[in-house]
Amino acid sequence: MKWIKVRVDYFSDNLEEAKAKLVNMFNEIGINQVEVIDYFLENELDYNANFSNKNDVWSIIGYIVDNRFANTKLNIIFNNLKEFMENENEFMHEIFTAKCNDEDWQDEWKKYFHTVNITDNIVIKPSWDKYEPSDNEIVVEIDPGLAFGTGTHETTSLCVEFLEKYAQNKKKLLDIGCGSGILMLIGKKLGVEKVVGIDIDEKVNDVVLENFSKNGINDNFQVIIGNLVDDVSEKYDLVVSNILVDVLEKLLEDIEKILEKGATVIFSGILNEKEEAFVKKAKNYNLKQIDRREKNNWVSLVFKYEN
Ligand SMILES: C[S@@+](CC[C@H](N)C(=O)[O-])C[C@H]1O[C@@H](n2cnc3c(N)ncnc32)[C@H](O)[C@@H]1O
Repeated sequence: MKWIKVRVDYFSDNLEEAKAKLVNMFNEIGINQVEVIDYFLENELDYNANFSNKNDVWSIIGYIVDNRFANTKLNIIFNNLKEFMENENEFMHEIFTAKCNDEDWQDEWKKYFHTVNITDNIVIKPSWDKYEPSDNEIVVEIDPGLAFGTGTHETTSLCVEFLEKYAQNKKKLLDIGCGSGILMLIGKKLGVEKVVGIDIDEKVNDVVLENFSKNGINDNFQVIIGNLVDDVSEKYDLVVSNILVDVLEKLLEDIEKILEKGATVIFSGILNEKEEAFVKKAKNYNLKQIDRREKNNWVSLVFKYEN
């Protein structure tokens, strides 16, 4: 497959906020996996930007499939960047594009994804890294392929923290928007009996199967390709969903049909300015907020189903 590599180098007075906006911008055109580099790769591509202090420049890289939709997606990126420039005086950027193929994409990705300790006890490891775990550590081996979910994104790591806190004694986990299957795997390794993942993206099926096989788990899991909970008939005592807030709000409208009484529901992917409206809407569906964490403007919320 052919790809267009899009690299945005940026500088802003508020780098964290700018990073969240740019990640969101890529996510909204379906690019779920981006690399954020907090140093400047001067030699990677021709570069002649006018930033005063190159050390402050960050880069964000995403890959667009080079098909007939590519130009539309690029135009959305250009327009968004123009808007950020107009609305925020201090936001400066340069954008670079380059054509590449599958192998380049996969090799590039390997440069940025290494073993990470998401919590004191949970470690995520790509297959190409070596790691000796200590006694209590749970190691999850993940190769994301083209699906989202390496654990390094704030929205995922917040889910991991909450799974560690709330998965004890749970029987069935549903991960809505499962991507690489990372949260399903962690749920399983934390002792949940059965885990089910749903994703609208068909390529997720193979990625999840491969990741479960790499971790030596062969039963009590299932992947459903579909939209939100449209194709789910069972009820769950633990649900996690890390998707953009507009999609989560749609999910709320149907969520009660898949919740057991007293179920724990973890939502992630909520930018903090959207949190209040989301919590208000969740109340209409008998969800009572019991926990909250935030990293770099991304909020994760935990609810108890009270009906
Ligand atoms: C941010 S990723 C989360 C992946 C993984 N669960 C994690 O936390 O790292 C969101 C995932 O939701 C999927 N998704 C987006 N809209 C969806 C929908 N309407 N129904 C099901 N899955 C959806 C995307 O394809 C993507 O894999």
